[in-house]
Amino acid sequence: MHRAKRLGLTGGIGSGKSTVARMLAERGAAIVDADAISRSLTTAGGLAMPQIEVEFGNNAVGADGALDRSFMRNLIFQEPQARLRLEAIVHPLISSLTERQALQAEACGAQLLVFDVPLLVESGRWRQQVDAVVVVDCEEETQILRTMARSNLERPAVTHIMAAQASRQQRRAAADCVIYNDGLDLAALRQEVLSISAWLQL
Ligand SMILES: CC(C)(COP(=O)(O)OP(=O)(O)OC[C@H]1O[C@@H](n2cnc3c(N)ncnc32)[C@H](O)[C@@H]1O)[C@@H](O)C(=O)NCCC(=O)NCCS
Ligand SMILES: Nc1ncnc2c1ncn2[C@@H]1O[C@H](COP(=O)(O)OP(=O)(O)OP(=O)(O)O)[C@@H](O)[C@H]1O
Repeated sequence: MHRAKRLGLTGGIGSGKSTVARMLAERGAAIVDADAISRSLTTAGGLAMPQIEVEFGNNAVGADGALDRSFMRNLIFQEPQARLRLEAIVHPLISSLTERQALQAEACGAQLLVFDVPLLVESGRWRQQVDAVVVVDCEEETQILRTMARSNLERPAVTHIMAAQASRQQRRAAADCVIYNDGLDLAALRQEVLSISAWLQL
């Protein structure tokens, strides 16, 4: 079987990485979305739910059987160690499911696989699994405003999440290519994505 080119795509919360991923998909890339996989693991009946209930008790599980996300967000806010305990359950499952999706896309003939991974730089093991890393970068204030506009999070909750993520500098240091997604509209962003599509031979 042929091996597709593997691209890691990352960026801080609100940077615009999922928007860039969608634009790469329009050019024919297959997207493996780690956030979507993470969410599927924590829906009712999700693969991570039995372990989460054992680790955090049934307060972590909503009436519908899915992870109670605001309970977990608040717990992590109060007890930073809880984030590590949650990650220890969820991240190994994300690893195996992303690899499974990648192999399926390859079997279907994908030439370029894009791994959309919020924590690519933070969890060091990703770097060896991809051929190149694209970082979507923008000013921190833009990250905050975008995230507040599209979720019900207040500024302190957004800055708290940002503090748990790599810095812009750490992310850029890991990048083969940086897309600076600030002060440009979606049409201009699409032009940027077109220019990296050429670099990627898409
Ligand atoms: C804590 C949880 C329940 C909060 O859920 P919520 O619906 O509020 O946020 P959501 O999942 O949409 O994440 C929003 C953004 O927060 C950031 N984020 C999420 N988890 C983390 C984390 N562990 N560390 C740092 N940033 C994170 C990412 O930028 C992500 O895109 C949820 O984020 C979670 O289950 N996190 C653990 C799994 C994980 O590490 N996911 C991110 C990488 S795939
Ligand atoms: N250049 C832009 N112009 C206008 N809106 C933008 C631009 N880039 C991103 N956005 C908007 O900002 C919001 C955040 O973008 P997106 O969901 O792609 O970010 P993300 O990095 O994937 O975030 P998260 O880590 O939270 O999942 C979305 O509502 C998106 O439409």
